[in-house]
Amino acid sequence: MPNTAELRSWGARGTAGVSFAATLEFAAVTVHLGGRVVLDQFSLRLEPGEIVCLLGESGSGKSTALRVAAGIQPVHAGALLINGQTMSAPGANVSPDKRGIGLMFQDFALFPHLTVLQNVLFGLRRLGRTAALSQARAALHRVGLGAREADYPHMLSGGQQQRLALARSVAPRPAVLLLDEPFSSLDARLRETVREETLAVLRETHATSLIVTHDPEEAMVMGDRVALLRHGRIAQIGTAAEIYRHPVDLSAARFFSPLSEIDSIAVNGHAPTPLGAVPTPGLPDGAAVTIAIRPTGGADLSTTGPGTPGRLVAKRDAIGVDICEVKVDGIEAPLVLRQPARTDIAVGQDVFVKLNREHVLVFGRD
Ligand SMILES: Nc1ncnc2c1ncn2[C@@H]1O[C@H](COP(=O)(O)OP(=O)(O)OP(=O)(O)O)[C@@H](O)[C@H]1O
Repeated sequence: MPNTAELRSWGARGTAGVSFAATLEFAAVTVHLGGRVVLDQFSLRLEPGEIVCLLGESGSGKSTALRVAAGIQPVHAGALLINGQTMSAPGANVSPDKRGIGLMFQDFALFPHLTVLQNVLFGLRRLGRTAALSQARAALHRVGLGAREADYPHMLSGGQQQRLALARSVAPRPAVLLLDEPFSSLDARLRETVREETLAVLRETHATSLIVTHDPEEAMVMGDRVALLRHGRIAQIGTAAEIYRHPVDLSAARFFSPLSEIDSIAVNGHAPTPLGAVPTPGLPDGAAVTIAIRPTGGADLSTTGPGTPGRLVAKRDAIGVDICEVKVDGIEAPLVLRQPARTDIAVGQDVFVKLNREHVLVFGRD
């Protein structure tokens, strides 16, 4: 929970229409677009103050879900509720400005002809001038733009524009904040810093936040929970660690990292592979299985063994770690393994691969 001083510095919640942190619930929401089912009985409930990241392939329905929550996409079945109140249902739609939500889009949607301060004041029109000014300035100060209030958006860097967009969306203290790919227009280095700052602001304001992203790392860093969307439905939901360690199927596993995959058949509770037998709990004898090895943690390399012999066929330096490709007899594609950087292993050299069985993923195949 944010402390009282933090809450005070953010001003009163509710200038966007709601007076406390809210639940946000999609209840079996279905949306058709262009003759296709884009959301298919989509259900998801966010608790007050929770940050959930919606992750999924392009076209899986992430932005549509956000648009439903925002009230700019009607639903064809099911309902969208905020704090238990129906906001969207077939034939019924509470308008976006009456929902107590804040929005932040990837292009930041700043008003180019308004100053930094006027951009933030825009969302505070319902407050008196004095209260609005103090709330806008507090938000700008919080994101480090206190000295830039008279500038125009084009005078700000990309990171500063993102911070301004954040200040504008949180200044009215919305109960629910909807963020659509909020960092995608920033370069990789800046993205990491801005992401941390944004997360801190979301925590302080205690807004219930739904963040759309297609970047698994971003989802894992930001979300209290991550929901993996596929064909308009949730394929899996859980903490980042749960989804990473126990993906529901091979395609969920592939989403979070590249994998080295080995096909096998379960026999007596184990699947034989060139790297040794892997336990196949719960899978019947004769079941076709895929053993998936993540680059990080799935296997270790050494020059002396123990392990299965292989040959290092490629090595790339990735700042502090090596990305090694190892050819092992009986496995078609080279294994891709991230290892601590070391100089004693060179391309062309014989090595040994030792599986970390507890980190290896096992999936049945149809
Ligand atoms: N107005 C529309 N008319 C017809 N089809 C649409 C419309 N808007 C979206 N779609 C389709 O709905 C599907 C889901 O779109 P949506 O934008 O929600 O996906 P997304 O997961 O956010 O994808 P991305 O990561 O590419 O933004 C896509 O196949 C898209 O082509």
